[in-house]
Amino acid sequence: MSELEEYREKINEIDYKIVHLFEKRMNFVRKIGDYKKKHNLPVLDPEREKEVIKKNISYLKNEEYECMVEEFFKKIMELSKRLEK
Ligand SMILES: C=C(O[C@@H]1C=C(C(=O)O)C=C[C@H]1O)C(=O)O
Repeated sequence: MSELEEYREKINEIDYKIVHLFEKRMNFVRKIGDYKKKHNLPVLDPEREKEVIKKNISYLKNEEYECMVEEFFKKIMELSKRLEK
């Protein structure tokens, strides 16, 4: 296996985990959406979104990725809100 193939194999393994975790997250988002509908709560919770971004940035070892993690979670939360509607 070439070096390139080896790295891509690693990425494939990581992507597999990401998709599994993404699916798990979305299943809980769906439950939150149902709860909010039942209790007449708005889909958007800006304070919670700030907390999600802050918390996840704090898990980083390399601060170079801060902006990317912020963008990544903003996109995930955008998809979550679409699912909740
Ligand atoms: C899932 C929720 O709904 C929305 C989506 C969020 C998310 O994907 O983490 C966070 C806040 C809300 O704007 C929630 O309120 O927890």
